[in-house]
Amino acid sequence: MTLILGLTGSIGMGKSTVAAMFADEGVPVFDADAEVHRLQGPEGALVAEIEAHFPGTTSAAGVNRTTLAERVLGDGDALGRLEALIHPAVALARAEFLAAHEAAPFVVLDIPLLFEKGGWDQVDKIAVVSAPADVQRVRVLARPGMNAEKFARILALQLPDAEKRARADFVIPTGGSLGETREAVSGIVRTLSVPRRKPGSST
Ligand SMILES: CC(C)(COP(=O)(O)OP(=O)(O)OC[C@H]1O[C@@H](n2cnc3c(N)ncnc32)[C@H](O)[C@@H]1O)[C@@H](O)C(=O)NCCC(=O)NCCS
Ligand SMILES: Nc1ncnc2c1ncn2[C@@H]1O[C@H](COP(=O)(O)OP(=O)(O)OP(=O)(O)O)[C@@H](O)[C@H]1O
Repeated sequence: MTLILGLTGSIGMGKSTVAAMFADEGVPVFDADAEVHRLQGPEGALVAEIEAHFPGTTSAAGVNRTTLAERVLGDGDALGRLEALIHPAVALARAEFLAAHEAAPFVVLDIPLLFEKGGWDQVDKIAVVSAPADVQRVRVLARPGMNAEKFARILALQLPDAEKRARADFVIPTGGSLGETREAVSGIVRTLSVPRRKPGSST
């Protein structure tokens, strides 16, 4: 039986960096955000539908995420319509990933909105990446196209870091060195790599 580890955390906490560390250890990783980028990229499967709902947000290069973000991040109804287009397609890709890795002892699902949109009940264990709020802020504000207002809007859409930590099976610290974070990832890999017995089996 494959154990499913859900990896989540708030904006800029280091999910993508930590997901890459799990992949480096040979663990299959499903990256929900990468799937969204594929669906929204050049010739992406959802570009036409997004253009129909949000005219002027796409081009031959796919979705212009900066423009789309301006339309949806302050408008709950619009964001809900975008999520209704995207989340079912991501769920399908995730199911295909799980079917393709049935034989692995454990896999990682990198799901940014695990707590906010549901999904915690589809994983066996949860790892939350977490850094102090001031470190998170500096990291996020250094990103191109980011500003204090956009950051505040995104934070308001996400469960506070302290609540995520309280609900986690593992907290992966990302406020210190990359080496420390890698150590924490290796420890989780060692803990979870033990093959699980099927319920009721005696071997
Ligand atoms: C709103 C969009 C266009 C903004 O794109 P942009 O490149 O500017 O930002 P990016 O994707 O890196 O997101 C920045 C932060 O916002 C968070 N975020 C994105 N969408 C949402 C959402 N629906 N609710 C809460 N937080 C969100 C991300 O987890 C991340 O922490 C894009 O995130 C999007 O299409 N979102 C809808 C799909 C979705 O829910 N994706 C996240 C889970 S897979
Ligand atoms: N110990 C650490 N662990 C993880 N990331 C770190 C650490 N130290 C510094 N960083 C840096 O912090 C940044 C974290 O960004 P990353 O894209 O991984 O976050 P994210 O949680 O995936 O963001 P988002 O939710 O916005 O997609 C990277 O630039 C990374 O190099």
